[in-house]
Amino acid sequence: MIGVLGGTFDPIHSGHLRPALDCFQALGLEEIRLVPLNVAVHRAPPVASSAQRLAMLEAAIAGQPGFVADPRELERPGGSYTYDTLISLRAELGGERPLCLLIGADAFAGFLGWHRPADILGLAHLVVMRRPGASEALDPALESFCSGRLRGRAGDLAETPAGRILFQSVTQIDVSATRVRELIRRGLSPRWLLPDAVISIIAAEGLYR
Ligand SMILES: Nc1ncnc2c1ncn2[C@@H]1O[C@H](COP(=O)(O)OP(=O)(O)OP(=O)(O)O)[C@@H](O)[C@H]1O
Ligand SMILES: O=C(O)c1ccc[n+]([C@@H]2O[C@H](COP(=O)([O-])O)[C@@H](O)[C@H]2O)c1
Repeated sequence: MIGVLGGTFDPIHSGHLRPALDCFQALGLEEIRLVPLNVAVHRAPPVASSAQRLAMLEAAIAGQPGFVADPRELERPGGSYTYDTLISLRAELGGERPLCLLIGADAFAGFLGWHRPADILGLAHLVVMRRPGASEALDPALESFCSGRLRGRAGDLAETPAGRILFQSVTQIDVSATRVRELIRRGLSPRWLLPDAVISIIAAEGLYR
């Protein structure tokens, strides 16, 4: 099984990395593709450039077996829709290998507002990572979308290429990229909320001041 974690990664931080590693290990993934978005379709544009966010991502995962920075959204013009990314991954990987789209609980709460959510489930499983501050209650529409698709064990995802939803417990790390940017803007250290190698790039590029 291959994992896919999309994000703005402005910057990548421990709240992305440790939960991704938890999923990697708990689900027995062969690899995790970390996919920085190019043009956000749902939020303000990132502060750091695509090249800077990719460089920070590559520095963060350097030396971690199975973690792969995947620049396909950065190479695709227009809005970075996850549906298009999964179509492109399927063209590369074929239709049979199970794909697991990792998504934080806060992002999952808005999932039915995404472009072609049901078709996304036709291309991948969804692995919802609990996140501090994100409610675990689902609204009725999301609850009904989940019914019939929910599974309790990682092994259930390996049986089929796509279409199932798993809530995965991960290390709860109360950090967001917004908080990291805010600390730096105020002249405070973000140390230990994200890798030192990423902090070095932020300092060298004068980001987020
Ligand atoms: N601390 C965290 N724990 C679990 N999941 C997280 C955490 N931080 C981010 N994620 C998830 O990682 C993905 C990418 O997140 P993103 O790059 O937007 O980071 P962010 O910290 O939420 O950014 P921002 O504060 O700029 O909105 C999303 O699915 C998000 O829910
Ligand atoms: O495809 C969509 O319609 C869509 C809508 C909202 C978010 N996403 C993706 O969800 C991922 C997490 O988004 P974010 O804002 O938490 O960085 C990122 O890869 C986005 O491109 C995708």
